[in-house]
Amino acid sequence: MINPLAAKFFGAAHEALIGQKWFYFLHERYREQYEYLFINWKKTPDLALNHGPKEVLLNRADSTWMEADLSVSCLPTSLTGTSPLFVGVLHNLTKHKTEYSELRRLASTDHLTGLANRHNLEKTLEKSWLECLNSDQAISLILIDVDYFKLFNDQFGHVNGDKCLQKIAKTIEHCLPANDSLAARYGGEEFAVILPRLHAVSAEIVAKDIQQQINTLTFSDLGLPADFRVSVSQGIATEFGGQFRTSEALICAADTALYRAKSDGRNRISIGH
Ligand SMILES: Nc1nc2c(ncn2[C@@H]2O[C@H](COP(=O)(O)OP(=O)(O)OP(=O)(O)O)[C@@H](O)[C@H]2O)c(=O)[nH]1
Repeated sequence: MINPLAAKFFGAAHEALIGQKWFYFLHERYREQYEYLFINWKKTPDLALNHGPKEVLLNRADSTWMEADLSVSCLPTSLTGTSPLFVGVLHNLTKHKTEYSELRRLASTDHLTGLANRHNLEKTLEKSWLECLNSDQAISLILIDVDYFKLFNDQFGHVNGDKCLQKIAKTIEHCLPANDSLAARYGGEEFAVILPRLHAVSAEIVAKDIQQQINTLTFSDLGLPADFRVSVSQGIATEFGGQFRTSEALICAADTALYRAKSDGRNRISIGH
């Protein structure tokens, strides 16, 4: 038996489903598990079968997939007599999954720039840190701070300031050298770039590219003078061979280097040791 709503889940007419084995509509990743569930139950039919709810993927008749929660249980023999009857309950998870992944995206993204937020940065750095250390590879971190940004806000307003940060964020993102590099907004007008597998020399090349791209950004689209330019100061720190004990220590070293780049005159790159 199948009710009309469940038939809709399978994407087929009620009549077309009667007589078919329901678990053939499961993604192969789950199918065996349910076949075994019944094989095992047949060996010990006196034990009540109560399974789930568990997440499954339904292969619908129109070849689309549906994510669902599935519970399977055996009706009491007092109701069914000698021929066993099972009830499978499906709960469509599509909407929840979409909302959940959107919430996950929002929780890890900086709203203004679309880059990773600080929480995401710290989580990713910890993961990349462990991966690089375990495979005897270097890992570099660049901290980037916009120069004289208070002045920018004072001169051109906070709204333009926001748009400037968006432009800078996009520029930094374009300079990322690999898929596992990450650009993040570290704080107000401060950004960070994680560069797994990169030594200081390569990280400096990335930083120089960022510097050059930002130095050539124009802001006439925001109504600012055609020759107006911005710059950033950058601090680089690299872990290779046990120099730093933790990823926090790497951040501190990049921050110290950034501070030096600022005090040396700004629009500079400084490498921490
Ligand atoms: N528009 C805008 N401004 C921000 C945002 N976050 C931080 N700021 C501004 O960034 C400015 C940072 O100023 P400071 O820390 O004094 O640094 P600075 O003026 O850039 O000077 P240096 O870093 O020393 O070159 C402050 O005016 C903050 O208000 C933001 O999201 N939007």
